[in-house]
Amino acid sequence: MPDSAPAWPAPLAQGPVDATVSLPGSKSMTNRALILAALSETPAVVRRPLRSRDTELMAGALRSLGIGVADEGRDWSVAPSAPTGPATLEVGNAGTVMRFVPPLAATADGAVRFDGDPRARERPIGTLISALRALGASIDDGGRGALPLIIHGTGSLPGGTVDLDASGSSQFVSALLLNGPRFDQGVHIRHSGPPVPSQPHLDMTVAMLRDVGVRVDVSAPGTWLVEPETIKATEIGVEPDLSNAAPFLAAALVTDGRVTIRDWPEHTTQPGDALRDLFTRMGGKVSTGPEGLTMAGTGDITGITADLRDVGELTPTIAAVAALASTPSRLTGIGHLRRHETDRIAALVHEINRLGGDAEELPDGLLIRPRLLHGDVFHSYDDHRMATSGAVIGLAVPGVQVENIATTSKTLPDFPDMWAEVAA
Ligand SMILES: O=C(O)C1=C[C@@H](OP(=O)(O)O)[C@@H](O)[C@H](O)C1
Ligand SMILES: C=C(OP(=O)(O)O)C(=O)O
Repeated sequence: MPDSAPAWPAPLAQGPVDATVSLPGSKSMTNRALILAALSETPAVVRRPLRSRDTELMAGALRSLGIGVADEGRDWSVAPSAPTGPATLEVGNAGTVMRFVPPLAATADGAVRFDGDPRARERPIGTLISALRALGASIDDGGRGALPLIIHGTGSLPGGTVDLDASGSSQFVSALLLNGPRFDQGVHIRHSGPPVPSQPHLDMTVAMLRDVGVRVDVSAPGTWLVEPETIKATEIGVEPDLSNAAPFLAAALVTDGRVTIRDWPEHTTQPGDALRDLFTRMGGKVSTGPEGLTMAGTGDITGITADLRDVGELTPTIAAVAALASTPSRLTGIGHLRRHETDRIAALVHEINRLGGDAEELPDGLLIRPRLLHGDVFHSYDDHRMATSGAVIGLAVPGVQVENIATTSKTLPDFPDMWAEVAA
């Protein structure tokens, strides 16, 4: 959303930060949990969900299809029922909503219209539209292969085998898998093309399906098979959002301080778990204890050469730390980030250079060389992770102001207050 508020003066750390942080739930897990609860035969409670723009949009979309999503304290209780139209759904700029809900709408009785933010109309969805058509859906997209679109459901979807190229987004595969148990013949997805990004997110989809009793066969590379199944979920738990841990852990590195994230899961499919290794390679020191996972600075930030294809959503924070490092960084494997909330590669290069840095675009990533930064406005491009990256740099560089800090409400509405506490 355009933001006319004055730019947010990013707090400058007065010394090494020393903080312990409790993070709200994972966006990716919350929105998967809501879909699975909606498909369940039994009412289900989603425990410790994230409450943010993306997850409220998911809850709203389900309600518009006639599925009950109600507050139960801080949890969400879901009263499933067969999805019905006519309905008009608003996806905002949530990839999980614009990709995970259309396959559900394809099983609805009635017409369901989808639209979202201007940027949502530019984000890839054509692969999913074609896949759903191949599985039996009737979709009117005006020939654009993009939002807005109308799905004309008849109450069921044949399903079956579908060939696609999911190199543009792992969410195409997750969307079909999550809803596959509801298709008459389930779904058998065969990917061909460049590698699918975000493998941990695919693992998350498979693990959460298995947790509610769905059989998923991933034994052949590049294929996924889900049988038609009756889901009987009663409770689905959500872990803290480890991707949103990234800026807080980065705060320890860039101020030579220490930050502890409470309740870091021992085992997880979240891509944010890779931060332990990535930030260690950049000079951090990780330890775990009863309070959680702690990252400490060690006096030097080193650059990193890394293929981030699997953990693309961590890129903006890693780039922010890299811009403050003493040696160069090369981040690759992330061409698909050009179609995220914004073209993240172009945006990062532009904003780092605006602060006096030395960053350069590659076709599938970026190079960042050490250079002293100075304060200026850091634009967020309506991208929550650009905004938090500006805050990371601002912790170490005087005079950084982040434009549209409010865009962090996509996945972390309390970010400005939480950040001020860490910086204090
Ligand atoms: O399934 C998910 O929850 C997500 C998958 C990834 O999408 P892409 O594979 O499109 O990068 C990730 O970047 C996004 O933030 C969340
Ligand atoms: C790419 C992201 O989000 P989305 O779910 O909208 O794709 C992200 O959160 O970094």
